[in-house]
Amino acid sequence: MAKQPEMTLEFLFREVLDSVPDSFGILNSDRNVVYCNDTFASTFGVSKEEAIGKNHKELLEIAWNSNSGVNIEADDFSTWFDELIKTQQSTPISHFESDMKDGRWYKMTRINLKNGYMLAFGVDITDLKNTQKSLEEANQRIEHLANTDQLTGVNNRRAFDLLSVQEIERAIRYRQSLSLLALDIDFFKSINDNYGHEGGDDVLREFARLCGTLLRQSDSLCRIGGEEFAVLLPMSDRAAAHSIAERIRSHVEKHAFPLIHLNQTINITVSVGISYLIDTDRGIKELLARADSALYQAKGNGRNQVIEFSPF
Ligand SMILES: Nc1nc2c(ncn2[C@@H]2O[C@H](COP(=O)(O)OP(=O)(O)OP(=O)(O)O)[C@@H](O)[C@H]2O)c(=O)[nH]1
Repeated sequence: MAKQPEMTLEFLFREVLDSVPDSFGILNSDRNVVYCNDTFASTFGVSKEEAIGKNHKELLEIAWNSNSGVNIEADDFSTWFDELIKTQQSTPISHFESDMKDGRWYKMTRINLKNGYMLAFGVDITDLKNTQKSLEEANQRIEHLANTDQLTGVNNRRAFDLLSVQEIERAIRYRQSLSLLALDIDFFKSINDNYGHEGGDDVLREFARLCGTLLRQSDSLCRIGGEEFAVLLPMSDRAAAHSIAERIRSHVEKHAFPLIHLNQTINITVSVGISYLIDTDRGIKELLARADSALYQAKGNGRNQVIEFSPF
């Protein structure tokens, strides 16, 4: 009959530590591993037998070179390791999260014991981290949906309100110019009347897409009403705003807008009102009111034109 191992406390502790999914290691004052379980060893990409007796720096260097075990985000290993040692010597206990190349995550605790020994143990928090990541991604998707116009895919009114607060604050703080365009497709009601609501939707989608191709990354195109759009133009003065508005107006005029379900194209025009931030402005309301007033003037003057707000 096989001899049963003696149930000493040490034997039991080893059994327990070898069977838990968490990481457990003890290092001596020279930072050599005197005991560790398989999980601890795997965080350096080696077996328990290979890890015992090896120096902490050596193990980390194996992980760094072999692209396995703990993820070490550093350009230079030695500089990174020197910093690590400094922190470990100055704080008797520390907690940190550590991710592995294979996707595992550990919540690590390092404690300096008596006689220079060091205990390192890590609780597997991979599931928690994955759940956290999924929640963050879901939140980002919700945030994106809440700020996006479903028909055209551009920023909606809510996003416009949020972006305008940010842009106005930034323009005031850094003394930069900020312009606003209010765009309204001309005779849009007759597009709906002649080609159906579906045709009108096709035009709105194509209009947003076309405008997007004519703007810079830092400009924000927003659908703020049925057929009314606004463009926030950060760091754009009067001359820049005029040039962008005219670019949009002339491209729209020349563009053939496809009506998908009718298999035909139509031509449309757009009227544009321009305003820009002035010292007395307190928020987007004043800026938008002036751009709208200029837009109203453009409509009154015969449409298909760009007008800058003027109080006279
Ligand atoms: N297809 C479609 N039509 C919309 C949408 N939102 C608003 N509209 C229509 O847009 C039209 C806007 O018409 P009006 O405000 O009278 O203006 P207009 O015909 O464009 O004339 P002007 O602006 O004066 O050139 C209305 O008929 C709305 O029903 C939408 O999401 N899809």
